[in-house]
Amino acid sequence: MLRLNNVSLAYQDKIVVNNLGFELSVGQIGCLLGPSGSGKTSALRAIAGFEPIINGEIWLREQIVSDNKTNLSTQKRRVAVVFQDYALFPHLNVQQNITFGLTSWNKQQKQARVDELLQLVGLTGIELRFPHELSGGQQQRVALVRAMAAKPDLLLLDEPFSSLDSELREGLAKDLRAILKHENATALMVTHDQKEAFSMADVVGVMHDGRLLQWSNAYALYHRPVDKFVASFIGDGVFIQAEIDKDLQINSSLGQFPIDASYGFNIDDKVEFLVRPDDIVHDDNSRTVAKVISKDFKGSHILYELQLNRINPEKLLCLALSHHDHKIGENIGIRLDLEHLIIFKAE
Ligand SMILES: Nc1ncnc2c1ncn2[C@@H]1O[C@H](COP(=O)(O)OP(=O)(O)OP(=O)(O)O)[C@@H](O)[C@H]1O
Repeated sequence: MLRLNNVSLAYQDKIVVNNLGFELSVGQIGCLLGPSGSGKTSALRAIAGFEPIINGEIWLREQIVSDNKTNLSTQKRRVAVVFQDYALFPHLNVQQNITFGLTSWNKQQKQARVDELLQLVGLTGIELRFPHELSGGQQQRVALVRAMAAKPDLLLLDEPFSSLDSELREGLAKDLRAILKHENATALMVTHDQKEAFSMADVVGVMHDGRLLQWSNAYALYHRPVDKFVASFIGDGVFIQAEIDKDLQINSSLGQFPIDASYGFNIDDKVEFLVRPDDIVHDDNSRTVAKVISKDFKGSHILYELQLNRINPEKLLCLALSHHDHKIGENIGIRLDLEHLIIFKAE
C-alpha cells in the first residue's frame, strides 16, 4: 500500500531524512517515533506530497508518487492528513464539518456516514453542535473522523494528540486505533511519545538524525533493540559496564553470568548491558544490597533509584510492588532477573 525506498529529503543542502525505507500494507498502522528534529514530520510531509524528495521513491498503491522528478499532488495521492493544530471550521456544525469533503455523496449517504462515524467515537447526538460547544477531546475526535470520512487510502497523522492532556491522549489513542481497525484503514502517525506509539501502532519505526534505526513491533523494540540509541530511547533502564572474562562470562558489579557464544564477544572485550527496572527484583534474602537514592510512587508500583555501593557506585532502577515501601538511604536486597541480555560493545 505504502512503500518508501531509500528516501532522502533536504532543506537547502541539509539532509534531514536519510535513506528512509519501510512498507505498510493495507489496514496496517505504522508510527514514526523519535526525538524532536529527527525528521519524522519531514518524512510525513514528503509522503503527503508537501515536500519533494531528492532521492529514492515513494510508492502508494502500485504507483510512484514521489521520486527526484515526480511529486504528485496531495489530492491525487488520495491521502488525508491530520495535523497537530487540527482545526474544525468554526462556522460549521459537526455534521457539516464531517461532510465537508464529501461533495459527490448524496444526502442519505452523508447522513449514514456521519451517524456511523459519530457512533464509532461515542459522540452520537452532537451533530448540530458547533466546535465552540465541544470539549478539546470531542473536537479532536470530530477532526479525526472528518479526516476519515471520505475513506482515504492512507491517513497521515502528525502528533494528533499533542494538544490534549495525558489522560485524554491515552483514551483517544486507543479509540483511534479501534476506529482505524474497524475501517481497515492504513495509517501512519508521527510522535515523540512512546506510549502513544505503542498504544496506536502495529509497527513502529525509531528515527534519529534523519535515519530509521529500527522498524518493528513494540515488543521487539523494547526487548531486542538494534543499538544503544533505541535501547535508551525506548523504556527505562541503565547500562552496566562489564567485561568478558577468560571463561567467556560477563563480569560485572551485578555478578558473573554466562553469555551465549552467538553474541560474538571475545575475552577482555569491554561491554555494557541494559538493565530495565523490571529486571531488578527486590529480594530481602539476596546478598547483593543497594541503597535507595530516590523513589517515585506510581500507584501499584514504586520506581526506586538505587546505588550499588561505594566501590561500584553504579545506579540501578528497580520496579517494586507498592507495598514494598522503603526510605531513602535504606539498603535493600536486590537480585538480577534477566530474561535475556541486551548487550553492546562499550563505546
Ligand atoms: N521548512 C524547513 N526548512 C528548513 N529546515 C527545516 C524545515 N522544517 C524542518 N527543518 C529542519 O529539519 C530537521 C527535521 O525536522 P522535522 O520537523 O522533520 O523533525 P521532527 O522529528 O518531526 O521534529 P518535531 O518532533 O520537533 O516536529 C530539523 O533540523 C528542522 O530544524
